Amino acid sequence: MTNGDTLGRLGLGPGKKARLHRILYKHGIANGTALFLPYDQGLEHGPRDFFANPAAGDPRYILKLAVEGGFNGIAVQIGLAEKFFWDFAGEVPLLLKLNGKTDIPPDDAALSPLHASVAEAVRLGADAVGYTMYVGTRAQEQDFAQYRQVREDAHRYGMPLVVWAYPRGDAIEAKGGKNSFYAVDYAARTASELGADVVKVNFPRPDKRTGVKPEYDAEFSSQRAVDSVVRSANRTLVLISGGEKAGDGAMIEKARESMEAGATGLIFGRNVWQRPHDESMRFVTKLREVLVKYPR
Ligand SMILES: O=C(CO)COP(=O)(O)O
Repeated sequence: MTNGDTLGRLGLGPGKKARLHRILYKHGIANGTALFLPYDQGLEHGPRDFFANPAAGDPRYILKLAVEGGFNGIAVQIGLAEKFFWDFAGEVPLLLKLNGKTDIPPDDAALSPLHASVAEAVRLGADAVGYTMYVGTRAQEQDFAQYRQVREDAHRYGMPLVVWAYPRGDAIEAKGGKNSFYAVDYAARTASELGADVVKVNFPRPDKRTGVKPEYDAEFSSQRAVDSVVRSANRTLVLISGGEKAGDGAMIEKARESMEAGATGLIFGRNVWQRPHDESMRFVTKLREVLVKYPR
């Protein structure tokens, strides 16, 4: 499978195109879709996320899982990338998260500070960098300024930029909440407007309170919601995240609706590794069976 026109129409420089090509067409199912394994929850939520499967607290266990499961990439922070990626370099693409924070302080002025640079990502052999942007908080202006430097560096180094676009804060809560259609749709559009190559969003709830086109109001399904989000992102590729552990049936349906709507892929963490190893692998096989039906 080649990249056909898919990457050609995204307006990428050669470095970004080569790296995205490696992620999308040389790993995983290699059909232009992507299944990423995120592993920054130890910072973002703390060790409680490993209680369900203590083995998952060990970065080597997760990296092995990423290789065995044929993931298109693993997303980690600098500390784990420095100490653990070496043994797996070349076997699974590295998506280096450049910023991150704990969930201890309240969300309203959330800002995720930088801990790593695009230059470090190059040194580590990363194929992409990740930036968490909080859309709608009181610190948004500072966030955008910090992001701008990352975007410029990513452009200079030819490094694909994946934005975790997270609506947060009291103003978002007043308009339906962080997973409402309004919030997710606006966050996807924001990442696209600000030059992200890929945007990662939560699966939108078909919330009718704000931002929904009047003609959709009668029956606004989750399928329609995710479809609109993909269109709001236009030439920025969309990844849908997993969220808290849920039933396999619901997760597979979420995956199917996302891919049917035109998402490029999935970034599922807790639903993959908060369970014993064999169950994880079975679940990953089911996700791959969805992705294989949607070549990009
Ligand atoms: O991208 C993610 C975290 O960085 C998504 O992780 P979860 O699937 O565990 O919600």
